[in-house]
Amino acid sequence: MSYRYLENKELTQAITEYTTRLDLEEKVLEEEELLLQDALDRITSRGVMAHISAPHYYACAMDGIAVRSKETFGATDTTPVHLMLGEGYEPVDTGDPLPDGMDAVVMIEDVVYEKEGVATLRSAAHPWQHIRQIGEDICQEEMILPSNMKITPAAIGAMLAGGIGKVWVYRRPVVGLIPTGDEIVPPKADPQRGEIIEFNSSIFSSMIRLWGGETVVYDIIPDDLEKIKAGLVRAAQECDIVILNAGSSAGREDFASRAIDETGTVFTHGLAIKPGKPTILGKVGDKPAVGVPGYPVSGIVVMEQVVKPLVESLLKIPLPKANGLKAVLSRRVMSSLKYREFVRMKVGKVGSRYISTPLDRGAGVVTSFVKADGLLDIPINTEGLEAGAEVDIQLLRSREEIDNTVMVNGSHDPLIDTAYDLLRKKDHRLYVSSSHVGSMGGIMAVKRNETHLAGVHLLDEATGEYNVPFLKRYLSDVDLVRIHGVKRSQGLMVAKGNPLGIGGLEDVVGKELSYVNRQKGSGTRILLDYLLKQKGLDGESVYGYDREELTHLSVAVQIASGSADAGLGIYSAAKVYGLDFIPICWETYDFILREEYLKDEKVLRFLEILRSDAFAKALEELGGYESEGIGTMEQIKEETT
Ligand SMILES: Nc1nc2c(c(=O)[nH]1)N[C@H]1C(S)=C(S)[C@@H](COP(=O)(O)OP(=O)(O)OC[C@H]3O[C@@H](n4cnc5c(N)ncnc54)[C@H](O)[C@@H]3O)O[C@H]1N2
Ligand code: MOO
Repeated sequence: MSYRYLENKELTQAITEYTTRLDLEEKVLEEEELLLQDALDRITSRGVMAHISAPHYYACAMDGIAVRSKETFGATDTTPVHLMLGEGYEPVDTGDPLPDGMDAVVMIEDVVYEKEGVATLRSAAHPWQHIRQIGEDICQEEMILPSNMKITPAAIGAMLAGGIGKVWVYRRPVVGLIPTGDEIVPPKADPQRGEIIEFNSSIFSSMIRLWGGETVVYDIIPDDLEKIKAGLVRAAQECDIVILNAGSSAGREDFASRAIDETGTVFTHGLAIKPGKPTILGKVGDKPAVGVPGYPVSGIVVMEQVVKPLVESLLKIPLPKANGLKAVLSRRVMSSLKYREFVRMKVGKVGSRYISTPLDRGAGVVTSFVKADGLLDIPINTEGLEAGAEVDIQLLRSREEIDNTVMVNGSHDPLIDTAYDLLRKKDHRLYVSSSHVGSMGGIMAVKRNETHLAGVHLLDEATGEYNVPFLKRYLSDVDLVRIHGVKRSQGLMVAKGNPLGIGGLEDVVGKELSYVNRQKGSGTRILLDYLLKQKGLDGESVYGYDREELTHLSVAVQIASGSADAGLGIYSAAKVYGLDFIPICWETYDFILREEYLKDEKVLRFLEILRSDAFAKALEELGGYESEGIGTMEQIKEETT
């Protein structure tokens, strides 16, 4: 198939046109009658009227005695009234029917029994005091819920109180999900090269269920036009909305648009949003058929922006919108003029400010949605937003969770994840958000007050000392505390069994051997440059010097998969992938923080974890660490001369 240019239709306009064309607002799903206990979160299709009043009898509202109010008139401290059991009063408890002839209840606290069977009152009772009137809650035939309302827990109770056991609701909208692609296989633990595990339908069907819909997930269809068309026709007969997943763009086997076109109508192919550009809006029969891009991140955005409004129209209720939060951008976020962009963001509260940082923008990086705290919606015709700008973030987590998050920026080490796991076990209110921005990135984040803690391991070439010279150089204007961390073993990670017989750094230079490096500003990169220089070597002569990865684990995975032969990193990362490790040196990995955060409870909890026996044990299991003295604090002050 030849390349076809896609449209670039503005999102809101596209949705409005689409729902109008489909006449979805007019479409009403069939009703079903459910027992109330099965009706939570369902949508009423008829108004619900009470069958009986609630309460349906005069009910005592307090524990005490029921009396005739007029017999208590004139009662005071000096002229108490005495009432006889059975004649003048009846003992009652809350919820009891009001005994015949009585018209008030006196609370037990206000009754004195001077003799058994004689109740003395020192103040008068008002007529109808402490009595729940018939219909106080709801009167017979009064409306408990109108049509098109979500059934809440309280509404279930109110309906039961109103004598109702069953309720008429709309059936749930059914969304059919059709995964497609020759490379797509059902979930399994050992996919072969070229096989991609099918997980989009699980994401999408979970989203639909959260919105109140049902789903039918069809078998994966290969890239075969006729089979996709047959799948579409079947799903359009069986479901209210059809999602055709993947094959939406311009590839040789991207049949989604053609399949919808040949079984129905394509209204729009291509939206001015990123991710999600190649979305297809069409119909098959009289059912909406949406071509959702195959990349999971694009898929989630399209489900949220395009499919959710369709489900809403069928549900007949608006679904909750994300809460907004004003935050300051920690770095510049570029955007394309042509598209409205949805960027996954991390958000944390440092001091009194909310700080937000963009996450990986790759459309295939589904974990970015796992890590994301919110979304930044950048309008079309915007080049980007500058660092320091105040922006509105649509939250994906609660503000409370964000307020309870310890921010750890800086150099990556798996020990941060380990500490996080232990912290979650110890205190379920607290979270950790770690950004791998390298040691220098961490120092700068502390300087700009954009993180609580930073992990650093920076070797000062002049003195051979770790961290402190850098802290004095860059953070002399900050009241800074160094938390002693670990010594960790740095060395060359190489394939299991070291098939190339690599002996040390000399061997990665000038040989037919492929190296994988860390990003600029990372301590490991600085260490490599230092070690090369010591040996009179330079990066130019290392094949792969410019190939950068952000973490030790991602360096290790490149070596384990055979696309690189060697990379500098820590022992624990090599161990995870069963790689051989040629130790080169021990380095110091510390945490730093502004002194003010030693008053912050959540930061203190994190530091407690670092000092715990459980953490020491976990480090031993990871391997390659020495943790003596971990967690001890030292104030870093600029020496005055
Ligand atoms: N030459 C061009 N190439 C691409 C363009 C373009 O305009 N010109 N657009 C890119 C954009 S933007 C997107 S988004 C994707 C859309 O991809 P498709 O909808 O055509 O989907 P595929 O190419 O079949 O798959 C993309 C990707 O997603 C994986 N995938 C697919 N289905 C599933 C599933 N059910 N579960 C998990 N992962 C899935 C698939 O294996 C691919 O890796 O196209 C760009 N290309
Ligand atoms: O539109 Mo694609 O979804 O940008 O990655």
